[in-house]
Amino acid sequence: MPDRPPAPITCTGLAKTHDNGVIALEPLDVTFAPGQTTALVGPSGCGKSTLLRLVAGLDQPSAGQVSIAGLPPARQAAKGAIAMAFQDPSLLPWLTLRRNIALARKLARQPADPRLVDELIGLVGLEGFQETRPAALSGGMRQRAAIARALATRPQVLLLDEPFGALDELTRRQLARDLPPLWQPLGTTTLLVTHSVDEAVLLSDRILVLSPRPARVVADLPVPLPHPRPVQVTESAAFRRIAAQALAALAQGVADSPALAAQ
Ligand SMILES: Nc1ncnc2c1ncn2[C@@H]1O[C@H](COP(=O)(O)OP(=O)(O)OP(=O)(O)O)[C@@H](O)[C@H]1O
Repeated sequence: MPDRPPAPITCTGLAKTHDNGVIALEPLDVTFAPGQTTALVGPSGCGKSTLLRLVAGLDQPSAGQVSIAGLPPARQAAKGAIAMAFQDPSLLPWLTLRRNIALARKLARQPADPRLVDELIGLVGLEGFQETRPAALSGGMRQRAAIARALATRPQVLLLDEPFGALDELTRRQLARDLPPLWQPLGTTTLLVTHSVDEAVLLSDRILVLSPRPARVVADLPVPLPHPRPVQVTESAAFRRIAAQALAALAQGVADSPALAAQ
């Protein structure tokens, strides 16, 4: 599968106050290295999705900027360089799996590539379901289809917002094991929002732990575990140590939060 040059993401003084006055993000300076997967972990409502939407170019910052390989997100998005997958896979119910995935390329104004589409379907383990409509797929299969769709434009940037949130624990773990090998060879710079510390350690090369709203980085933890990571790795001492560090940082962020301390 051909790929595009890896793209670093740089956030400079990035801040967001929503129209209703809610400050979701304090000025944030962070760089996401090309080809790395970074997990964003933080309390509910702290601003993780807001950050993802700014990186996707779906929202405009109140201050500062996002640069993806030197260009603003909107320019990269227009080239199909950015793909997103959410908790709700939102496949079009009237289209077959194959056509749902092919549609991503059409929407990004990229030439049709049936071979790539079939290759992706195989990679996410959905071979034989090409002509099936979403209603006849299980939740885990739909989620895998959504990831295949996200990869169909061969994105340089992959943004995953709680992509496994609605799935049972076993399926989550299987996907956490099976999916990184799909995007790693593409050199995709991946940001993953998750509420699960174990999922963050299993999937990522780096974990940013965020404080309660407005989000600021309370810990920046490398995850130096080799890939692929079988599910048993969650029992290893190295894995548990990183998970414990992330949990402690989460708790510290909450304890230090002025808004919560005032309550
Ligand atoms: N479009 C919007 N208009 C106004 N306020 C918003 C908007 N989007 C988000 N917010 C507010 O900004 C804050 C951060 O929301 P955001 O969705 O980024 O948090 P999150 O960390 O992703 O939360 P969760 O983990 O629960 O999904 C919240 O207080 C939310 O209510």
